[in-house]
Amino acid sequence: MQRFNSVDDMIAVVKAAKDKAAAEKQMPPVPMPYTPPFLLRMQLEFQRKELMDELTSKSHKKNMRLTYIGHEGFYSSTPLQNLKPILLREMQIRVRYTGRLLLCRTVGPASRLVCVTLGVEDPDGWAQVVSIYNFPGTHAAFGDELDTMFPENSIIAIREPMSKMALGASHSHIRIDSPSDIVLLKPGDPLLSGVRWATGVRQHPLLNHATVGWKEIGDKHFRSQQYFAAVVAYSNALHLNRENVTIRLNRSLARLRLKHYEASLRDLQTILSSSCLGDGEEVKALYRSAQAHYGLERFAEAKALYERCLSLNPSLEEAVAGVSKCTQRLCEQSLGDFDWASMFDAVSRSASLGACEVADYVGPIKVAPRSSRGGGRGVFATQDIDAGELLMVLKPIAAAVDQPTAASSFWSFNFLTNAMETQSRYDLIQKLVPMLVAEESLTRGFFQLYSRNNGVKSEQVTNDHFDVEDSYSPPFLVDFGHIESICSTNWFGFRTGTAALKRKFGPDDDDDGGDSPMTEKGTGLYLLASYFNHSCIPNAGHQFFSDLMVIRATQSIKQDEEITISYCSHASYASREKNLKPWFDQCDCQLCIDDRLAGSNRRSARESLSKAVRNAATPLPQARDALQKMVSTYSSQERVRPELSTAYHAFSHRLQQMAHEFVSKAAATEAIEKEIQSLEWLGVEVTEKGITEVSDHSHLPTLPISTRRIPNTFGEPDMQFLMIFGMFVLLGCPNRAMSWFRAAIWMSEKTIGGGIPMFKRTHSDIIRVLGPVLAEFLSKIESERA
Ligand SMILES: C[S@@+](CC[C@H](N)C(=O)[O-])C[C@H]1O[C@@H](n2cnc3c(N)ncnc32)[C@H](O)[C@@H]1O
Repeated sequence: MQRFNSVDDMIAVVKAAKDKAAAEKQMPPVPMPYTPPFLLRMQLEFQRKELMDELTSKSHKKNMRLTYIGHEGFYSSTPLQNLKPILLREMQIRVRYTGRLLLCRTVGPASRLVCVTLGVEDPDGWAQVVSIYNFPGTHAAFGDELDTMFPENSIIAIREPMSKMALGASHSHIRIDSPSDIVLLKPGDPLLSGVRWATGVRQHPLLNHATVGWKEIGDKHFRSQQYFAAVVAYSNALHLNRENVTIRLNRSLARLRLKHYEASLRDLQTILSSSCLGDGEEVKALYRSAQAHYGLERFAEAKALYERCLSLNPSLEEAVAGVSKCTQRLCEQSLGDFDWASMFDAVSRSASLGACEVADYVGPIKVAPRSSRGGGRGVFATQDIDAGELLMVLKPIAAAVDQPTAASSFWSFNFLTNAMETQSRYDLIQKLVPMLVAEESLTRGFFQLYSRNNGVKSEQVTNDHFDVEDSYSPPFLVDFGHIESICSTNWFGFRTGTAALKRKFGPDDDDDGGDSPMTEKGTGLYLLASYFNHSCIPNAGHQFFSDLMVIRATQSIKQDEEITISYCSHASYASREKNLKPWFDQCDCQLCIDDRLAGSNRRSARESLSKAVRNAATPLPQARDALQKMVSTYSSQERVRPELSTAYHAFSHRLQQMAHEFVSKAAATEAIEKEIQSLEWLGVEVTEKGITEVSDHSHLPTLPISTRRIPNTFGEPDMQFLMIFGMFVLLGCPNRAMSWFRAAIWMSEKTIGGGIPMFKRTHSDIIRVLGPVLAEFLSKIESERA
């Protein structure tokens, strides 16, 4: 990782790095120089101190940091038993030693900024730096966590090593990108038989402490919430004494905290199968098993286990609470019965991930093959679906949030998407690694996802040195580039806090979460949601309660019809094409087909006319003229015209301001007409376009629009409904105003759910701005419903 003062600096460095990598590839191999282990140890001790000082310093200078996603990495796919040993002095810099295995022992302390840096010596006493990227549990580890994970004199084997010049440094290093390319060897491993170390015999660090010593180290990490290091220490203790129930119980708890539920259950099943459990140990193991099943969304099993705990200890209050939580989750899971307003409140109270404690829900949908579109799968309706119906509620398998501080910001250049990504994207990938090592079913689900760069590679090569008791050995050989590629194709962005759910007047500032200092941008990876293909005019829409993803139908959908969502909601073809690049080169939805048919001349004319209309400096008559010209850039068949809709809305907005400022009925009337047209270009079927007041509102249809479609992809129709409402209030037409107000409430119920209590929460800013006028209409509807 390097540090910078500006984004321009970073872009220059990315370019230089690309050039350097290309140049390095052309350079000839050179012999590896001899480095004595003691010299390397001194350098590493100094480096660790420097890094620790930096990580803990309160320097006021803003640091910008840059790292990379998806640059050319390597992983070995050869089974360990087929690899022949090699020594450092036999190696040349810039040569990949395929079919070979480097056995070495660590010298000096480990340190980490982006990767873990280790010093190693080989049996002949030659030393070399090793940079380990993407290793489970190391992403946020430093100091004594690293000492637990890579204690001095650890013996490691590196599959098919290659030494190269370190970027921005003058020394060579062996860079490891895949967690399965490094194997931490236990005492007695057959690979160590007959090995003699030129620098002398030293005790294997796993034997430096007895079982009790490792347990104490594990407990210390646990207390400091360093759960991964705790698991490593407990695993070492268990290696020395597999029968120790207390330590296995401790490890199961640390694994629960890491959300490694399957790994935790493995421990708990071992404990529960033991015939000699001490006082309270059975209840503890049952209680934790219930928690693990709960985490795995197996609520019926969890409930039965909580009940078993109660049969052994009726006063266990946590188990009583567990039973009631399971009952609630089962309702959510099977019926899609969620308390949306409470979920909104939970998200507004806490910025943390997982603020909504609810079950996942899968509605009437299934994943099925499709003849095209990436991996060729898509999501389909299993029955006829109404607009607004809930299709899915899903928690991420991993999520992260950006954490810019006053002192530093972090960026990651993604070679796969050719874009500068934020910290949460990089962190998400790093957080996934330990999950993929620990959780088998999650791993299986993850590797079935499509990646734009590599397609679907669901068959993984088994790791022949895998040990289920071990904390970092993955069960398969890991192509880390593939992990990065799956993530880059499937991740979703979200915002913590309630900003994304709340409606407010005026344009949404994309760089700022808006209403709460707790708002952060985040990234999540969701299994089922990754199968939805994109359409610019989709029939479903997604939103987030922080990292909880919710998908609803936005149109009536027929059984077996494909269900699509929108990956980006830009109005113009050019910006949609640009923003959809990470997924595909050409979108095959009807809107894009129509836009392509229109041709580039019409599209660019449309874009510049739209700019003119939206520019507040364009005089009204010219803006009106530009609107008319825009219409003529379309042929007759396009029903949805997002750019035209945006332009009509912008024009109407100016008229609304005039209407307020000059109390102009003419402006208000035209504003309503233009806003209605804007809605129609979004695909809204407006069934009641009348402008004059009706004395008897029973003659008005309940809603002025058809309920077959909720076109919430572009713009914010509910806000447009409220704007029309406002104009009718100004014109003194309360019955018409009421009908548009009902449309706004209907829209909120169909897109977010939760009835009027939720409408009040999501529209609190508007209710405040419009004050008593809106409150009067709202209370009328409330009393009707009471
Ligand atoms: C998140 S995946 C969607 C599921 C994927 N089809 C599968 O089988 O797993 C995204 C990929 O699907 C394909 N895709 C989705 N929507 C598409 C569209 N509108 N036009 C073309 N390809 C699309 C692209 O290959 C894209 O990279």
